[in-house]
Amino acid sequence: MPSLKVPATKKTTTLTVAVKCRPLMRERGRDIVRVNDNKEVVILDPDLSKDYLDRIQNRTKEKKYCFDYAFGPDSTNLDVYTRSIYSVITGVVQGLNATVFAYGSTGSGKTYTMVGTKDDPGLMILSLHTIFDLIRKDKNSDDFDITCSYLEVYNEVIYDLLEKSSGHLELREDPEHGITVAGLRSIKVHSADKILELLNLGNSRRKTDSTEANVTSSRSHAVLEITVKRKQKNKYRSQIMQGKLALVDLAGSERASETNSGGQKLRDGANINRSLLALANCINALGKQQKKGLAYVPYRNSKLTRILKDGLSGNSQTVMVATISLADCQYHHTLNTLKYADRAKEIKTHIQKNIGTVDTHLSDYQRMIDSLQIEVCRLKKELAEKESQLSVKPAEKAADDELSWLNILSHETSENVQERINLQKALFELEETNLRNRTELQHLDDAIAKQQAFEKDRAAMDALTARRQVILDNIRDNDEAEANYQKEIIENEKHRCHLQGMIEEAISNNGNKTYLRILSQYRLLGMNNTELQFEIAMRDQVIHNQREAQRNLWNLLMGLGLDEKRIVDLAAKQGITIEDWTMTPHLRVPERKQLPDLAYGRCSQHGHSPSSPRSYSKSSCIFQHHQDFSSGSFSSGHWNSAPTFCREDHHSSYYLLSHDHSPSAFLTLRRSNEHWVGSRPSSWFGMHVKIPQDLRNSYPEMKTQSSPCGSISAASHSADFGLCHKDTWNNTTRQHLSDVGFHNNQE
Ligand SMILES: Nc1ncnc2c1ncn2[C@@H]1O[C@H](COP(=O)(O)OP(=O)(O)OP(=O)(O)O)[C@@H](O)[C@H]1O
Repeated sequence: MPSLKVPATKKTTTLTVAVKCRPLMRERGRDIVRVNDNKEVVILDPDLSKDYLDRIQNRTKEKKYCFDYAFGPDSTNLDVYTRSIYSVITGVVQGLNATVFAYGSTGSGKTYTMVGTKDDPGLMILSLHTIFDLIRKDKNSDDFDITCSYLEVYNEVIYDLLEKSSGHLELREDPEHGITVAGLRSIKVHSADKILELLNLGNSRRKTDSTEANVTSSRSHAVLEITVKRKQKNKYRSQIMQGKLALVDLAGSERASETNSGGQKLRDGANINRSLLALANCINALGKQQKKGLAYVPYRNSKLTRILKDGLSGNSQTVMVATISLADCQYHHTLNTLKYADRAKEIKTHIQKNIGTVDTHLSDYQRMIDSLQIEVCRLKKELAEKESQLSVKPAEKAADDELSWLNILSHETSENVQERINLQKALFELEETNLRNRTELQHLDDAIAKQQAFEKDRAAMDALTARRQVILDNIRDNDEAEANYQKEIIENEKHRCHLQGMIEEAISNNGNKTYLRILSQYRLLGMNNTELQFEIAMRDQVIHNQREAQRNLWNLLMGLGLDEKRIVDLAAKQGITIEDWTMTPHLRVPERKQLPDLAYGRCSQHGHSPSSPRSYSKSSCIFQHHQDFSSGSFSSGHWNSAPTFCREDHHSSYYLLSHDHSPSAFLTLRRSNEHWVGSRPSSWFGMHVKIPQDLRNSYPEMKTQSSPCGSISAASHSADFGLCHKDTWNNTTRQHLSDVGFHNNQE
């Protein structure tokens, strides 16, 4: 069931106050109450001894009040109900809250008014009949849900009158639902008779006692609450309304002296009076509030006032039925009741229909429906697409499937190539580092050997040994990392072979479209590979030249034992600027104590005077690329026997993809006499490019197309596509390679 929320529109109303006079019964005395025009109540001075003078001087105790309704002793409960209550009860069925309570002194007829008798049913019974009559009328259009609870407050303790042996119940203050009684039973009812049955049952459990003033005096305050939930049937935007009716029969107020009670009765009376006094105070405060503005309302002074809080000032249309006796002996009680009733007329409440969050809920449902409709549309569209796909001609479908398969294959191939490039780059860096390490290790070994043989300097020996250990550790770590890279490259190559196999299978099985797509993809990858290989070649050549320069310089220095200035001059003649003068001990020239350790120097393009002081810094060795060191006169001696010993290993890794034993490899780069780059017979670098025969068979145009790239046979390199279509880059590269000392044999 959705929760109910109060709508925004409020209507402020005042308490309806009706005064009902009970006929004289067993009391002795005279009738001092007059009801005029069903509104005015006059209570005569009970003292008959007042003379004329007292009356003209207004010293009489006669009082006159005007109320919404006033009922004389001959009026029945039905009269009261019809005129003052009925309209309020109808509101309950329309989602309004209502409170009807009887207020008066003990024996004044409260219970008689609220419950009544068989012949004169009370307001509770009449209200229930009205509710069920109204429900019956609207049963076809609306669904109703009626529940009922009945409680009593006795000695400031709440009991459930619908439970055989109710425990003490507690009040809860809920921000949404207001004051509620925790654990109070709420019974679903389908007829007025059922509620009357429950009412009788509850009344039989109610605490009553015989007092001097009333034989069956109610010792507790009783609250019957009926909740009516109403929902419109079969309507798209149905409303849910909830009305609540509280029918309250208060305990009798009495004075201990009058009731002649003691013990438990006295304590009951004290509590009853306390709660009634609290109610009276609330009525007083609420009455004042309307006249003088805000005032503190002591609801919390008793359970009764807390329960009646809503009825007194909240969302409720409230009727107070003040019951009075006609008897002169009840003058003070009657006057007291009339005073409070008069004050209660000022109390304002704010009534609002409890229209359920039906709108909110409906809007939720609406949103759900909207989103479901969108989903339905989407699914319909998807279904239509699928259906149209099914109706596509088998040949077209096959072509589409093929294209999508090729896209996946193309993507995977591209990833494979990218991975391989990354691995090769990483491996290259690693090997370059290890190359330096190994060179230094060799220097160190030489220096240590020299120390052991000639100098025997203990400190220098220790320093050399420690450094050697560091280098060895580095080499070992790098070797491990290198092995891992190698493994990854092998895996990458396996995957590439697998992809290649798929491509070849596709070529043999499929038509022209597939063939062309594969071909273009294939060539694109070849182009990427060529770029990579050239980049590697350039870097390798730079390194090679650096090593050559170092070798030559060391030979020069070792052969001549020149001083610093002389070395600089000689180096300058070779186009070299020496900037880092860190020497290894075995190379120390006695008179200078320092020599350049060029093994660790860095080389770059030389662009200024070798003798310039500015170039004499301790950071780098600069050389000119155009200088062909290998042609110098210092190539003899032991440095020539110190080869770039890891050179072949070095190449083997980043040329791994070109290994000969891969039959499916389409790009092969390996040492060969057919190298087109590198002019020296002893060149370590060569690049032979060939295309596997099976692949060439698959690509007819490769056999026939002549390469515009001159000496590079189109049929010899699957990457010729790249070479041919990257002229600008290629020319620049070749120029650069030429600059660094390599020349195409055939150029
Ligand atoms: N209008 C009436 N016509 C006939 N008898 C009435 C009427 N009103 C009250 N009585 C009788 O007066 C007596 C006291 O009435 P009732 O018990 O209703 O008073 P009460 O205000 O509820 O008293 P208490 O506060 O002690 O419970 C009862 O016997 C009741 O039958």
